[in-house]
Amino acid sequence: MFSLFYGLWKYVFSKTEFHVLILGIDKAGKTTLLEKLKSLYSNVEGLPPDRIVPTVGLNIGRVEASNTKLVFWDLGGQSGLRPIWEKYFEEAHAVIYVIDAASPSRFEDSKSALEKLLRHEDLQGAPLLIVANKQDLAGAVSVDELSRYLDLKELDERQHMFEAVCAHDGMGVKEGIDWLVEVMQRSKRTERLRIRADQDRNSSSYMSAMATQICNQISSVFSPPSTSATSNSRPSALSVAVEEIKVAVVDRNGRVFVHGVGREGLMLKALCMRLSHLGISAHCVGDMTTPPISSSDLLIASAGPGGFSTVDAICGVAKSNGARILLFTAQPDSGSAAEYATAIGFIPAQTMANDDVANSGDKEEELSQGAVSSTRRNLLPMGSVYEGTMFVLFEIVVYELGSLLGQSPDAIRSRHTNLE
Ligand SMILES: Nc1nc2c(ncn2[C@@H]2O[C@H](COP(=O)(O)OP(=O)(O)OP(=O)(O)O)[C@@H](O)[C@H]2O)c(=O)[nH]1
Ligand SMILES: [Mg+2]
Repeated sequence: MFSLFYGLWKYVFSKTEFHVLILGIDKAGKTTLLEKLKSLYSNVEGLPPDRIVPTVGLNIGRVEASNTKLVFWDLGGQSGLRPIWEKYFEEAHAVIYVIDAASPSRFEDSKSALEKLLRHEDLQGAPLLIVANKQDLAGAVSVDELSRYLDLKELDERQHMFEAVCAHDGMGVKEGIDWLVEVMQRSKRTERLRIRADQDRNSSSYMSAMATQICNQISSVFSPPSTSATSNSRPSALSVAVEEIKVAVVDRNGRVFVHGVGREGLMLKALCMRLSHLGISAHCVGDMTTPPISSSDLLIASAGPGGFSTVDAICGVAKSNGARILLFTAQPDSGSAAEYATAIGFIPAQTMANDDVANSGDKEEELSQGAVSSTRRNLLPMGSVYEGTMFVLFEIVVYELGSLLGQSPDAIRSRHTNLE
């Protein structure tokens, strides 16, 4: 029974990500502590103290401690930056409040900033770890002295602990984090946040925020930065595709063949179906009924990352039979498939070739309401942006071709299969 319960407990918490805010007035040592946490709990070496500068935005650290994923948000403590803190309260599971124990002249400022956050309703029930930092310095007060000095009534109703810490050498850090993880796992606030996250996921605004992000990513592929030399020197994928298909079917009375692998292949199959709706003789390479390709025909192939052995081979056969080859790719200059192409449809999107997982997290982030955090995981990983772009691009191609070929909506609809 115990092992069943323990298994369930582990399952629930191995999936939970706790957000811990590191707050405190300027120069308390918050960022130094964050960097020490990274060194202690992950294989990323944190910045050494002499390279840490006062924080203006947000620093993020992700670590795993006691089988639990912890995300630390470290914010700047200068008085002008403190109003930003409350933006993060709602999503925080707990707070680490850092005080420079060796600077009694700043205790008053520290105390009033702490009092303010303890009164904030968005932080209700959040466990609080108060760090008496800089214990290595001669003038540092003990946790008892600090606790006496602070004398906060609000602390009575809140799970809290004082910990003597030296962020430079890590003294006291693990003890504080062990306590924090344990209380976060049992806290009612964690349960409330979990229920709210489930509700958010089920809400239409959450889905709409996700959909907007996906659409924005795809839309940005169509407007790459003007500094991009490759995209500036090439005609758009839309104009190339419309021209190639038009010339093949109208001027040469030829057919269109499509070929791609994986999800790129599925997008091309969708295009093939839409071309059939336009009255074009279109075929998917590999189908039992695919006719032989000839010099009046067009092969549309895709190799997002630049080349695939099967795509290269099919392009080679089409070329040796005199057909034109329109290749969609994100790597027009270096890919192996481009050698066979007679026209390139350049799609400047991320593919498997440049899905840089290592660099996709831990950037500065803004968590506005309804927005989905960009640093958690890539919403469109690997080749998803490329494939999503193909789908959208092909709808535009079909729309343009429909006008060019004088196809009415009724005529297009009449070609839809009735065998389904
Ligand atoms: N001696 C000693 N100095 C420390 C310790 N922790 C931090 N410091 C120093 O305190 C100064 C401020 O540290 P930061 O980590 O930048 O402080 P912060 O709270 O992030 O400051 P803001 O970003 O401005 O809010 C730096 O010079 C640190 O090296 C410590 O444990 N011992
Ligand atoms: Mg800082």
